[in-house]
Amino acid sequence: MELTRKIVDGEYGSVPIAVAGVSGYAGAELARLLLHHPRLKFSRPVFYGRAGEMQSTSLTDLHPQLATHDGPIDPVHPFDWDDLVERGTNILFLALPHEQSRKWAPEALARGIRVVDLSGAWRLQQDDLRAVYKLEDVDPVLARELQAEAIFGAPELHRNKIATARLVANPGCYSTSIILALAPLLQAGIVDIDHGIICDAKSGVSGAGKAATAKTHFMYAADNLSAYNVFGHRHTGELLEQLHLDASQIQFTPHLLPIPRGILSTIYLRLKEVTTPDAVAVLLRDFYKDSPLVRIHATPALPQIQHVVRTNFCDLGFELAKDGKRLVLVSCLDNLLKGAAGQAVQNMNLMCGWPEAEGLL
Ligand SMILES: NC(=O)C1=CN([C@@H]2O[C@H](COP(=O)(O)OP(=O)(O)OC[C@H]3O[C@@H](n4cnc5c(N)ncnc54)[C@H](OP(=O)(O)O)[C@@H]3O)[C@@H](O)[C@H]2O)C=CC1
Ligand SMILES: CC(=O)N[C@@H](CCC(=O)OP(=O)(O)O)C(=O)O
Repeated sequence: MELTRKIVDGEYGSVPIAVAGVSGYAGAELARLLLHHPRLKFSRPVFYGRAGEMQSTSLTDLHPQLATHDGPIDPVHPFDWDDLVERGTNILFLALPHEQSRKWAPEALARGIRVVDLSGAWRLQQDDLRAVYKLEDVDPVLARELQAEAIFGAPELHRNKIATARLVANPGCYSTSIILALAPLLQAGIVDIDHGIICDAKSGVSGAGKAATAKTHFMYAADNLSAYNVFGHRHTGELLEQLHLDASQIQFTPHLLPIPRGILSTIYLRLKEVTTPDAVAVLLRDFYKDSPLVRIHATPALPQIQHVVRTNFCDLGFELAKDGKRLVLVSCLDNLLKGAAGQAVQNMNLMCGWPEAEGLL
């Protein structure tokens, strides 16, 4: 009886959810999270692969790690708008290359389907910052309107706007780790911005997606640590827009770590006034008191990649120098989860009016 009530009331959801790009790394994590999501118990998400390139296949053929002992084997359908519409799709996750998301998000919205886009296609409002993606719009006027409407999908900063958004631009993995560390301090106005902020970030190889490149080739990535895109990484734009900084005030340098997944960002800054570790801790804790997926370490304990891999958390920690002014923040997350699929599901929860961490803890 109780169960029937919950189904009828929609507590267990009859929200038709679809994923495009399920054959990729982020798509695999999305599938895993959605299949285990308590609110989607009775309305399984629908998974799509690339039309024309694939024969109908199954999720467990693509990702054997998702197999269960006796569970059903979900089909993976060739992508088809008519099929999405017929199924009454409400929310579509796009786990695709940026160019493809830029094309498909308008198509989905035109069909009344809300979008959570995992790519960088819709994250940046400023044209000069977005130019790094070299995106070409089929309908530039419509794209401009949708761009203005798109909400940057950082739930800890924009949860109210995400709840009613039609187009959510899920943040980049590096940017998530850095924005979550810096936003509380910058919003409190205690950072001496004139001294500059340095963000030294390191990512596991899955951050680059499944396509093999020279950079991710085993012979290059293994037993190695290398910096790249020192002044030109596309996540810099997200830092500038979300943290309200200009390029002279923040330096972000990404590095490739020879591990499969995880990001660690070490952030160096100066405070305007002498302060205490307790005051910094109170500020961080207060900022994230209603954010179940951000964990604050008690200083001087610092987050480590091992603590967050395969979780949906972003862990934050810091140490303050004896002078009370030089602060080093450390931020850690799993690039495929809090940096991509986990955050995307967190956004879906908000868009559906469900608790933000449902299915993610
Ligand atoms: N990896 C990460 O840590 C993060 C990734 N992201 C973003 O999420 C998105 C997905 O990333 P990720 O899973 O790593 O990438 P992958 O390269 O692992 O997967 C890409 C997916 O897109 C599909 N695809 C590629 N080209 C097309 C096309 N022209 N039409 C339709 N489908 C296509 C691929 O299908 P097929 O198998 O047929 O090639 C595959 O399913 C990207 O935009 C990425 O920038 C965001 C944050 C972190
Ligand atoms: C290790 C690695 O290569 N990481 C990727 C960032 C991944 C990410 O966040 O994806 P978006 O492309 O969606 O921003 C890079 O530096 O390009």
